[in-house]
Amino acid sequence: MAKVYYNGDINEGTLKGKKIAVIGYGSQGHAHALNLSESGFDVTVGLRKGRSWDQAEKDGFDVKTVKEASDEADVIMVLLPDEYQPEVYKAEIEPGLRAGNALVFAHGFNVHFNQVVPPANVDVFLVAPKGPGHLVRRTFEDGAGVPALFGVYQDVSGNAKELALAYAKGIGGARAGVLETSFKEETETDLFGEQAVLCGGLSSLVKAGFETLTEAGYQPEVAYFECLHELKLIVDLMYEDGIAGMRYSISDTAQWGDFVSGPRVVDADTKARMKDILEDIQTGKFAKGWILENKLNRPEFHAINEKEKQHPIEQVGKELRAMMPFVKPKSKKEVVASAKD
Ligand SMILES: NC(=O)C1=CN([C@@H]2O[C@H](COP(=O)(O)OP(=O)(O)OC[C@H]3O[C@@H](n4cnc5c(N)ncnc54)[C@H](OP(=O)(O)O)[C@@H]3O)[C@@H](O)[C@H]2O)C=CC1
Ligand SMILES: CC[C@](O)(C(C)=O)C(=O)O
Repeated sequence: MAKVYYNGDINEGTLKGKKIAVIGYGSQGHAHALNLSESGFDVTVGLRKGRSWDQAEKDGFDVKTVKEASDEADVIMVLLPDEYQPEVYKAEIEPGLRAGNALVFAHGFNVHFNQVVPPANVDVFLVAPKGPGHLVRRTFEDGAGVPALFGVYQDVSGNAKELALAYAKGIGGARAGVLETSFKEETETDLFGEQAVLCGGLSSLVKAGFETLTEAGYQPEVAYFECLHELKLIVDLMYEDGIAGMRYSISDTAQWGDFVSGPRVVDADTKARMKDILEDIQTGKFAKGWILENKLNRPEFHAINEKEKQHPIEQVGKELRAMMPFVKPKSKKEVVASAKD
């Protein structure tokens, strides 16, 4: 089994006392800055003027421009949206890099696909939480954490691995487990997971289930509860006790249906298409398309996004969730300063 690092395995000494600039204060940025700061690290936030800047100041941070914060820092964590990183890096981070600095990412995309080419005299590593930033913060506050990967791309100081582990511990990752990876592995598996399973695969599965029921004449409210709301309850059981643990809690009728019908939905053809998706990621075809889409100001992204928001599952979901005060979009309430809003 791969080595998994927990709090007791990690000495934060190498990172303590260093100046850390967290660049960006969105989903990941606010979580890293707050968790590191509460773990006793010296954090400055680097931003442009705007909503994130106001929020970070409200949260008590010393906020500077990206250039000022990174010029002064020893460790620079880049938590801007991937698509804006190359431009901001070139203009505001790269010119001030000093030998022995550490340049850090939470996703390997730009380094792996050569959109950011760091100089040879700095450490380069990634610390990638395996979960949304708002949960990195929420679990940390609850005394828990989200697992994280770390990977070293360049080790100039001889301390890159220790720094990465200390950073991962500082954001709470080592409460759940920290694993070593490479930029290639993190980038390719992360893109695959979000496209084929976690975001793309799942939202398509939920919509297809909802549409199948409503098109057959069933009430949209029933279809929503069945295909979306209950999904969280089932996934919670898997999260806590694996697929077998989930099957312990469901009825034997549901378990038999799982065995005989699940493979009719996700079959060998689905897996073949998953392999195609992985191949597009590995060859750089997906990255090329996404980079080009951004260069064109995202015409397809915006068109699809607008259409998706109009799906009937969103309307019925909004009405039903309004009646459940315990179901709140905490991520929107806690941190509003995000380019995604
Ligand atoms: N979202 C997640 O949970 C995960 C993200 N990651 C990685 O973390 C990184 C950050 O992603 P994420 O947290 O989703 O990003 P968000 O979109 O949530 O946040 C982006 C932040 O960057 C700021 N920003 C955007 N453009 C600029 C600019 N030109 N100059 C200065 N600040 C700017 C925004 O501020 P403003 O308010 O001014 O727009 C905002 O604070 C990415 O590499 C991503 O792949 C990794 C794991 C999970
Ligand atoms: C699943 C999406 C993710 O990869 C994540 C939260 O880990 C992302 O990049 O946002």
